[in-house]
Amino acid sequence: MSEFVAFGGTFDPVHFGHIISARDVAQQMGYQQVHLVPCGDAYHKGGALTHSTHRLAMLEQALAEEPWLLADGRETRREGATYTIDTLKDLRSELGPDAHIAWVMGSDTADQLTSWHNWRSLFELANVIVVRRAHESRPNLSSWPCRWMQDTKDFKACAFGAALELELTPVDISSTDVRCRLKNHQSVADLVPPSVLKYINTLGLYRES
Ligand SMILES: Nc1ncnc2c1ncn2[C@@H]1O[C@H](COP(=O)(O)OP(=O)(O)OP(=O)(O)O)[C@@H](O)[C@H]1O
Ligand SMILES: O=C(O)c1ccc[n+]([C@@H]2O[C@H](COP(=O)([O-])O)[C@@H](O)[C@H]2O)c1
Repeated sequence: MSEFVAFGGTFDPVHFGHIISARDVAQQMGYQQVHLVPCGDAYHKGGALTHSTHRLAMLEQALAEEPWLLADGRETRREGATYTIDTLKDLRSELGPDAHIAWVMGSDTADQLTSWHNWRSLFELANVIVVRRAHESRPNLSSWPCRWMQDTKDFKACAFGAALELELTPVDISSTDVRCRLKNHQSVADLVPPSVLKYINTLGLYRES
């Protein structure tokens, strides 16, 4: 069965929390590859601060040496608001009805899923993996029209319609924190890979309000 695993985000900018979590998902689930997919127009955040060209370039630099992780620019090439459902429709027609497709999201994102465009239909196209950092409380996801699975092997046998929760070691970093530190001329060397820091410094990103 072919598989496609995507971790979507704004990645403004990508940080070690994203990278370590995506690595953890690949390892815990036994996936060959996890695609990190930056959204084009982050309509749900009133737009991203940084153009998708730069968010994708930073992701490419960050993942250059990561064997399991791939920067995937498919959403940055679409016009208009980025709706995940459109990405999943494209993926399903590309990969066929039997492929295992999984969309990965943090608990905070999962908590907002019912506000997404055409959210119920996501489960007719894909599975969802909710990654919960050990200290986070469990969001109430009882309205999701899916089958909750415990077993990794059973989950990976589903083309769509299933959900699974994974507990990860917390890495307490957010892009908001990274941006805030940069604006205040504080170090972010422990929060983002050196290649991302170099990109930020070269372009002077996030320095202005
Ligand atoms: N430290 C982290 N550990 C694990 N998952 C994370 C972490 N930070 C964000 N995520 C998850 O990564 C995905 C993309 O998040 P996003 O790009 O919005 O990053 P963010 O750090 O939350 O950004 P911001 O602070 O701007 O909201 C979301 O599903 C989110 O839950
Ligand atoms: O499809 C939607 O309506 C939708 C609404 C909000 C968020 N998303 C997606 O959720 C992912 C995480 O978003 P964020 O805000 O944590 O960067 C990212 O891939 C977004 O495109 C998608």
